[in-house]
Amino acid sequence: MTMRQSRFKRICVFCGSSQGKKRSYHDAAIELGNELVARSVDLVYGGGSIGLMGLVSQAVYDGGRHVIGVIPKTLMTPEISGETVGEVRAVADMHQRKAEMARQSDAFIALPGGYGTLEELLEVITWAQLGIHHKPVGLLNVDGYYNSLLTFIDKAVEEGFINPSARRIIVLAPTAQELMDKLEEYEPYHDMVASTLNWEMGNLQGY
Ligand SMILES: CC(C)=CCNc1ncnc2c1ncn2[C@@H]1O[C@H](COP(=O)(O)O)[C@@H](O)[C@H]1O
Repeated sequence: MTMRQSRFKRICVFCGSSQGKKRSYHDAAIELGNELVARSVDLVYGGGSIGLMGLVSQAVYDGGRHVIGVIPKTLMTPEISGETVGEVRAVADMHQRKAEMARQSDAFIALPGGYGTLEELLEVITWAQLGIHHKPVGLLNVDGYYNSLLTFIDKAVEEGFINPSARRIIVLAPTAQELMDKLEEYEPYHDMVASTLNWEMGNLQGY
């Protein structure tokens, strides 16, 4: 494995608590984990061992990097989420979890997933748009899984609901290596309406 130096210390990965039906989703989760290891990047994720979440966290852990699983106390049972490898941070609820995952990370990546993944992805995009954070947001479009979401977002731009300059908040690539290369070069979105001074991540913890 080639070692590449990264500007990121820790990256938060959002992904399915299921594995999905295609082998390519499974492989992409492991590839992303290996890519983080190759760049000496630690992982922040939602905790547990189920679905793609389990695959990416195990790959990062096996590669010798630090893994932080941020998990609400109610989901913290082996029956629901399985075991978390690495460090477990227990939080009170889903809101605190998202704020804590965001606070701990230098960038975000979404792999294929369902409602939970979409919600987490759209929230960090919205926060970037508002200037709450300036951290890059990457979308790993494995086998075109997110094509219909991207078509919808283009429609929203066309219809005047998303500013064309905010469209570039999403950094898109089909493989982990290409995505990481693009994230390394990402320049933060500047067209923000509020200053980060007013939006400390810490203040969001209890909202
Ligand atoms: C009761 C139930 C379905 C439990 C599943 N167990 C879970 N354990 C840990 N994190 C989860 C779980 N379900 C959803 N999440 C959160 O939502 C995302 C995955 O949701 P989804 O599978 O895409 O929608 C993850 O990034 C994670 O942060």
